This record gives sequence, C-alpha cells and structure tokens, in this order.
Amino acid sequence: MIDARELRKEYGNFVAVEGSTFSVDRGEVFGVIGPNGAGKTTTLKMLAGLLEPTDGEATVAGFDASDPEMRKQLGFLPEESPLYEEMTPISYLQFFADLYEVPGDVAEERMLDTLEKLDLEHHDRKLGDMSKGMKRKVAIARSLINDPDVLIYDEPASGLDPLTTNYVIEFTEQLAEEGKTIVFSAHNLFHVESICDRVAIMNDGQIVARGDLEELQDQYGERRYRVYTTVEVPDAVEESGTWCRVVDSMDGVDATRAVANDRGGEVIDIRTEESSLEEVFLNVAESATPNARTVEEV
Ligand SMILES: Nc1ncnc2c1ncn2[C@@H]1O[C@H](COP(=O)(O)OP(=O)(O)OP(=O)(O)O)[C@@H](O)[C@H]1O
Repeated sequence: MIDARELRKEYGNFVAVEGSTFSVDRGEVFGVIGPNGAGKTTTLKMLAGLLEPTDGEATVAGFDASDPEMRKQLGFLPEESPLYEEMTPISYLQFFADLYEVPGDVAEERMLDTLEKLDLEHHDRKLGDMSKGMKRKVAIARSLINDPDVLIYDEPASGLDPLTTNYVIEFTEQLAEEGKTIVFSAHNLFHVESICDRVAIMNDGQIVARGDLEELQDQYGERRYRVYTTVEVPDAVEESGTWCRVVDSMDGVDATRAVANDRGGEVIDIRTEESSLEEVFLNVAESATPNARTVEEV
C-alpha cells in the first residue's frame, strides 16, 4: 500500500532524511518513532506528497506521492493543524467535503457519524473558541472526510490531556480495525507499542531499526526471568510471601535454583519478561552510529 524507496531530503547543506526505505501493507499500522529532529515529520510529509524528496521515491495506494490522484486516497493529519478559526466544525468539514467532491448526502452522514464517534459536541461552536483537544478531533474528522484508504498521522495525540489522548489513540485503533492503512509518528512509545503492527526507529535522519515488536526485542531487547522462590536468595525482593529474583539468563535461573535448594527451599515459578518498546528504543538510540547529516562535497 505504501512504498518508500531511498527517500532523501536535503535542506541546503543539511540532510534531514537519508536512505529511508520501508513498505507498509494494506491494513497495517506502521509507527515511526525517533528523537526530536530525527526526520519523522519530513518522512511523513514526503509520503503525503507535501514535500518533494531530493532523491528517492514514494508510492501510496499505487500512485506516486506527488500525483494529485494519490491525495484522494489519503487522509493526512499534520503535527499542528491550523484550522479556520471563524468556521464551525460542520462548515469546516463541509468545505473539505466540497473540495474532495464528496456528494452532499454522503458528506453529511460521514461528518455527523465521525463527529459522534469522536464524541465531539458543540458542532455550532466556532473553531477558534474550541479547546486544543476538540480542535484535534475536528482535524482528525477532516482527515476522514474523503473516506481514504490510507491515513498518515503526525503525532495525533501531541499536546492533549491523558483522557483525550486515550480517546484519540483508541479511535485510531478502531480505524485500523476498519481496515485503514495507517502510518503514524508518536513520542509516546506505549501507544505505538499498543497499536502498531510494525515500527521504524529513526535517528539522525536515518531508519536505524525496523520490524515488529518481537523482531526488535530479539535484536535489541533483553529477556529477563523473574524467578520466584520459597526462601530468601541474594538480590531477591519479597513479594506476597515469596521471594523474587530477576536474572537475565537461564544460567541465572539455574544458579538461583541451586541457592534456593541449598537453603532448603525451591523455585515455584519462573516468568519471562521482554523489553518494552521504550527499552528497545533506548538501546537502538545508544548503539546508533552518529550521522553527520551534511551534504558530502563531490
Ligand atoms: N524547512 C526546513 N528547513 C531546514 N531544516 C529543516 C526544515 N524542516 C525540518 N528541518 C530540520 O530537519 C530535521 C528533521 O526535522 P523533522 O521535523 O522531520 O524531525 P522530527 O523527527 O519530526 O522531529 P520532532 O519529533 O521534533 O517533530 C530537523 O533537524 C529540522 O530542524
């Protein structure tokens, strides 16, 4: 559904994105994560046809990203979406429905349905008088007015309170369940972990790791074992009447068992713990080779 090949973006002498290659299948949710300035927004804007790559190419829903036909298949949510302050949600969405030539009755049903799903009241309030969360919901509704197959969302929940954030993330999850192909960037890795099928980790303009969570955990994570014993063993903490020691290898498990047995006790449970996406991300960021990000003189 989305193919990015060797995308590169230079701003003067500065390389914002370099060699960005990935693909997203139909119905997949693909997360792009990375520290500030890593190149996430630049990548998403190139996919959405809003920035022309210096090199490389992107296709979305079978169209080149620069093809105006592609826009009809796309809903793009920018990181910050200035809205026309004097408009109401309805007049604003109607404006975009007209732009996309959505027939009147279809547009009306779609607008009301989406606003209801997003739990947005005050349809007649001016956008300029709405809270940040309400405005974000209107921007999300706008991204859906043409019923696109592909959604590109840049930080959909940025700057929202925890309740609205949850709402937006759950709504995004519902869109995925409806079969939309979604690419989104976020700093909250818990959200990414909870709804993404696959993730690309960017650093200094480059994709430095990519895969589903399991693949990333295998490559960059650490497996830990929580070993529960009936007697106290070194480095263990008491947890509801048993002792728990966290070790990072099967040798550690065996050693714990031996100590517990020596002390007249036994191991009663072993639980495996995988790294969170946050730990994976930190490990990737630490091990990534710094990239100079300047255009090489030829
Ligand atoms: N128009 C521009 N001119 C010059 N440099 C730019 C321009 N737009 C972005 N950059 C630079 O390109 C780099 C990547 O920016 P980008 O916005 O893609 O990062 P990001 O990963 O989305 O960051 P954040 O998480 O802070 O939103 C940054 O160093 C940024 O300063």
